[in-house]
Amino acid sequence: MSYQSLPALYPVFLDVSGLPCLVVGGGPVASRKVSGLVGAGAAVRVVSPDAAPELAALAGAGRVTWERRRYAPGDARGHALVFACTGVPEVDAAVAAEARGLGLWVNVAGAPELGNMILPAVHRAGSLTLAISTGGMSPSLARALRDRLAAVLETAVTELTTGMRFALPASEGDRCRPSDGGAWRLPREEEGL
Ligand SMILES: C[C@@]1(CC(=O)O)c2cc3[nH]c(cc4nc(cc5[nH]c(cc(n2)[C@H]1CCC(=O)O)[C@@](C)(CC(=O)O)[C@@H]5CCC(=O)O)C(CC(=O)O)=C4CCC(=O)O)c(CCC(=O)O)c3CC(=O)O
Ligand SMILES: NC(=O)C1=CN([C@@H]2O[C@H](COP(=O)(O)OP(=O)(O)OC[C@H]3O[C@@H](n4cnc5c(N)ncnc54)[C@H](O)[C@@H]3O)[C@@H](O)[C@H]2O)C=CC1
Repeated sequence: MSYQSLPALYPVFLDVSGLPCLVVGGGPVASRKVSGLVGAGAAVRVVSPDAAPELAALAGAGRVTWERRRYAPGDARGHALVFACTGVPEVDAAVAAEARGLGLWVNVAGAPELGNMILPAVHRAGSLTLAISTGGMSPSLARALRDRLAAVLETAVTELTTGMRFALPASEGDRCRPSDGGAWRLPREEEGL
């Protein structure tokens, strides 16, 4: 594991709509990154000799550009975000070096210390987004926590968006705000995470 080399990371939510993004590799991991990017409206270009079924389907539907070949130096130029997902150490390292040399943000799925961004486990519920990172220490823990918290949030958000049956006037600090600007807090049951 390479987590020991990751410094403290700064969390941020990006607007990637229309943003040129490069994904090198076409396996299941690349496919997951591509799905997330496409879901957020990014302009995704994939460079890989082959593609996982879900990724091939996105390419077939014209939702991503797929160049069916190996990575070549120069590919990163013109992109804002770069994802190295080949699992081939020398290829991922070359992609990362090129991207970092160009001052770009780069994620290296199999060797995060080579890049300068990592992805959290994500859950969306309307305009609420839950994103959890363990700083690279345990991706499967991030995923498990996401799943656990997502179940709690589904209940809370449903209550908040359907009449706020359980929402109480704020008394111990604001936890959320309804559209009229008033302050609400969740009941204690919902806080028992
Ligand atoms: C550093 C990071 C870099 C990055 O990819 O950004 C990274 C790296 C690595 N992941 C590895 C393994 C697995 N990762 C997953 C799943 C996910 N991994 C994700 C993120 C991250 N993974 C970033 C840190 C996140 C954090 O800060 O916690 C999630 C949350 C989001 C996403 O991928 O989009 C996504 C949940 C998707 C979802 O369900 O939504 C599973 C499957 C599972 O558990 O379902 C396994 C196999 C089980 C296991 O080993 O745990 C390995 C070892 C590889 C090997 O051994 O070959 C490395 C390399 C290393 O650690 O060196
Ligand atoms: N971040 C995460 O969530 C996880 C990361 N990983 C790591 O992610 C990496 C990729 O995992 P998988 O998708 O399962 O691997 P995979 O082996 O299924 O896919 C690799 C892809 O890269 C392509 N590829 C190989 N050489 C290439 C080159 N020179 N140029 C362009 N494309 C090339 C292959 O054709 C294939 O499409 C591995 O390092 C793995 O350890 C693994 C599990 C989860």
